[in-house]
Amino acid sequence: MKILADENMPYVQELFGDLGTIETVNGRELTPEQVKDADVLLVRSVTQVNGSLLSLNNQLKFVGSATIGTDHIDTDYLASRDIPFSNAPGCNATAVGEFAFIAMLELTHRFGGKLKDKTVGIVGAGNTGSAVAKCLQAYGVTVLLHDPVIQDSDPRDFVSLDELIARCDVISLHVPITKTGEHKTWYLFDEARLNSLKQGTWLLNCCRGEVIDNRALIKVKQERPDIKLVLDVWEDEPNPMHELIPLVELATPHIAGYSLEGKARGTYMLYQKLMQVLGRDADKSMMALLPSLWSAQLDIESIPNEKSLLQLARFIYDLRDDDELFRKTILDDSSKNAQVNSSNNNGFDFMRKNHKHRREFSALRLVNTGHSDVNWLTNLGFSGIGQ
Ligand SMILES: NC(=O)C1=CN([C@@H]2O[C@H](COP(=O)(O)OP(=O)(O)OC[C@H]3O[C@@H](n4cnc5c(N)ncnc54)[C@H](O)[C@@H]3O)[C@@H](O)[C@H]2O)C=CC1
Ligand SMILES: O=C(O)C(=O)[C@H](O)COP(=O)(O)O
Repeated sequence: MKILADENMPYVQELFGDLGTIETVNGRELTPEQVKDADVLLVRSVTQVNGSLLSLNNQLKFVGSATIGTDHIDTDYLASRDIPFSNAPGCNATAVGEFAFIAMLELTHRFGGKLKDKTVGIVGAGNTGSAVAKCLQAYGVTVLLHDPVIQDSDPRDFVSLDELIARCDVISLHVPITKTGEHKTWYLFDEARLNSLKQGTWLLNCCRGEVIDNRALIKVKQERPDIKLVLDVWEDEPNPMHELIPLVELATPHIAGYSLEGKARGTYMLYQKLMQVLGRDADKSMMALLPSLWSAQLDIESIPNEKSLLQLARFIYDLRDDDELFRKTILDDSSKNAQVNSSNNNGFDFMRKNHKHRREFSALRLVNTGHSDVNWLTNLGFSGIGQ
């Protein structure tokens, strides 16, 4: 069996190695010729899987995408050819939740005030939106949800988008990209909606770049510096508008979901699905794939203030490093950068390819050595305390 896998999908050899021959490819540049004799195709969000890509292949038995989003997959086409498909719903939701939470702590530290005193609005209350809400609620932050698609069948309370915008200090976007339908999300935040943000709003986008009209965002942000931005996703990736980057407080190259756990979960979910399709047992363990943390345990006495919480979060993942590297990689027009670009054509993808350092809160075991209540850190995602 020939398994064709994106070169940026970790743990493919460990999980699929004994099923056949593995060939790794640059997913953004994949051609019909390369796919021609594949039995299994494993992709990430950068590969458009459609009739054109599969036009020369008559033997494909499975297509898997180690992602939450499926906007790059022509699922109708796969169904028309009876090719089983699976994505990895929720695989990196915890990573996105923790990313957005840490970004909010970073902004509070930079601009003053307390995150705990803010009201945060989540647009899209599925896996990633709920993961952000879980972190915020563990810390005691007020959260409002907007999700017209599930509001009638979900027991949680929901508000309209207008109410969310009017009441929230922080807005975090977690919708799939959809171009049609009553609840389409393409340019959900257009110029008019961006202008309706209340004074001093923080807007985070960790879902798909096109949920915000990026050209309009440049215009609005130039007129309204009170708005603060966290952008992990951009229109026209891997080529974000350069004028937008300096206007953004925290800027990263679509890596909100890039924890080692999230990536491992994505590949592992595809392994489970393929084994099911093949009628075989999935007997490998996902946890065995992950390296240990350089410090597996931390003694903690108290979290006296928000700065301490940020320091604890930074111990796991320092978002400022990715922001700094992103600006350098994308904006520096130096010869150093030309070298980076030539090795992978694009600095955005180069940074994504080499993003291998981040863990989730759960990788760190905390031990409560004091008398204050720090048990809520377990609800935030850390291991150990209260167990
Ligand atoms: N930056 C990154 O690294 C990552 C980005 N993503 C993106 O985030 C998206 C969301 O992921 P999940 O939360 O796991 O998906 P999900 O499917 O679990 O949740 C999405 C939610 O959005 C809601 N929704 C749809 N249209 C809406 C609208 N117009 N207004 C408000 N809510 C609406 C749906 O009802 C659903 O509850 C993915 O489709 C993907 O594009 C996902 C993972 C990582
Ligand atoms: O899961 C999704 O949806 C995402 O956006 C992924 O985190 C994107 O990662 P890649 O598949 O592009 O590596």
